[in-house]
Amino acid sequence: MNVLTWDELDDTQRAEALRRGTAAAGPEVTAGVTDILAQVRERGDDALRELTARLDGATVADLRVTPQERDTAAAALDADLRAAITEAAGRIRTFHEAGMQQGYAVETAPGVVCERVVRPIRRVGLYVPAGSAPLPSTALMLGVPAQLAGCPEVVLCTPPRPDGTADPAVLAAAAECGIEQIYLVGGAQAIAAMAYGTETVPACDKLFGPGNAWVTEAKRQVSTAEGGPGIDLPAGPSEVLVIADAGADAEFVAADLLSQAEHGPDSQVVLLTDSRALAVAVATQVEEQVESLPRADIARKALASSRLVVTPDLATAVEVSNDYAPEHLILALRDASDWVPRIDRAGSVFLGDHTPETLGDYCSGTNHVLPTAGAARFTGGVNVGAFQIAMTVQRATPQGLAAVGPCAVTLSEAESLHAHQRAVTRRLARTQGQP
Ligand SMILES: NC(=O)c1ccc[n+]([C@@H]2O[C@H](COP(=O)([O-])OP(=O)(O)OC[C@H]3O[C@@H](n4cnc5c(N)ncnc54)[C@H](O)[C@@H]3O)[C@@H](O)[C@H]2O)c1
Ligand SMILES: N[C@H](CO)Cc1c[nH]c[nH+]1
Ligand SMILES: [Zn+2]
Repeated sequence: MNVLTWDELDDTQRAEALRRGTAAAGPEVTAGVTDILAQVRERGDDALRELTARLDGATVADLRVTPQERDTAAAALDADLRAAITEAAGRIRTFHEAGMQQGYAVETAPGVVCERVVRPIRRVGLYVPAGSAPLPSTALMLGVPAQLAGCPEVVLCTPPRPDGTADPAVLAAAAECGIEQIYLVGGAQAIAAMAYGTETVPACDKLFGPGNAWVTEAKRQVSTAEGGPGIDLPAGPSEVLVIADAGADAEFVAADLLSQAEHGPDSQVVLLTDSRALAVAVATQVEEQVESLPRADIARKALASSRLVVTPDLATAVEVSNDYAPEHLILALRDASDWVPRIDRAGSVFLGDHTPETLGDYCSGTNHVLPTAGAARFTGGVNVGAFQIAMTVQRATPQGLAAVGPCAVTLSEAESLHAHQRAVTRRLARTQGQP
């Protein structure tokens, strides 16, 4: 990896240095996704089977995995892995439980009570990636909050393996979260199935989950169509940005960069540091460490669009990071906590030398379904609230109507909406003098 110097770059070069590898989400993907969505909408399960054969190389007779099949696969899983799934689920539950949306009631005027009440979304669709690596941890990151929110129906889609079965660890994670409706379908076709419904897969109200460019584009397209489902957030190819000072450990920083580079060729990893010596040491470490990785080929492709950048100081690094809005931000700084107040755009932040991003990916308790491609400018990651709907409820007594009605009369007059106005004045005329 080349080491760049921020102060030597002009604006165009700076933009280029931090440009995310967007080739995968180009017009070819957009058009391909539109075609897949249309096929599934028109031909349902038949299209799902054909697309699965073509894109996943798998023949799937029965799209659904029954709860019995799920439990048999989970029971056959290595005991340590099953225990780790349960352990991780426990901490994810503990953290997410604290963040559930709560209802409240406020008397906004004498006799006027406004409430916020929270309901679970009726039917949610979870996408668990399994293209280049099955991600049981994602089943936990989506299944645990869905369960905490009390969603009555939880649907999960995941791509089949070449032999037409689901990854057993994904099934064990689904079992851990009590998910009964599991379907063997991946990519844009899975998103289409959960958005429109097919003979087998039910249409869902909101779709959740990360995925490659095809999945992310499919979520975008179905959610922007009229009457389409809601979606959580754009959670595409993984990213990490590390801000490190001279005291950081180059071995650890390189390991963190590679941990996200190995996700896919379109992942992006960035180091910002005020120490040229550290940047050079990290470059050496990355070269050394990547050699022994089983997914070295993938990681190397991701490194091609990744950067090591020397900034004049750490304040500049923080500014650059805030503009970039990374999915993950690691502060490998001596006084990491002191910098947090200056961070305002990042999906998830990891502090100090002993908090590898891997912990957040699996088992510290926070969610790993996070905004990518700069979406951290306007949203955080998945949380229980995303599986809930908050609606408001209000009641006014005659006294309350008398208290706030005149305000509505004045405002509706200003908007020339007289039917609105009369809905108040007709009542006021009858209730004058009532308690
Ligand atoms: N942002 C987050 O929160 C987050 C979390 C976890 C994973 N991720 C990302 O999720 C992604 C997972 O990607 P993946 O590919 O491993 O699995 P995936 O399950 O997202 O995608 C696999 C599917 O893509 C479809 N596909 C592949 N090539 C295609 C083509 N040429 N045409 C049409 N469809 C095609 C296939 O149907 C296949 O089933 C990675 O990029 C990873 O970085 C992001
Ligand atoms: N880093 C990914 C989110 O970008 C999540 C993940 C799952 N498994 C390993 N990592
Ligand atoms: Zn990861």
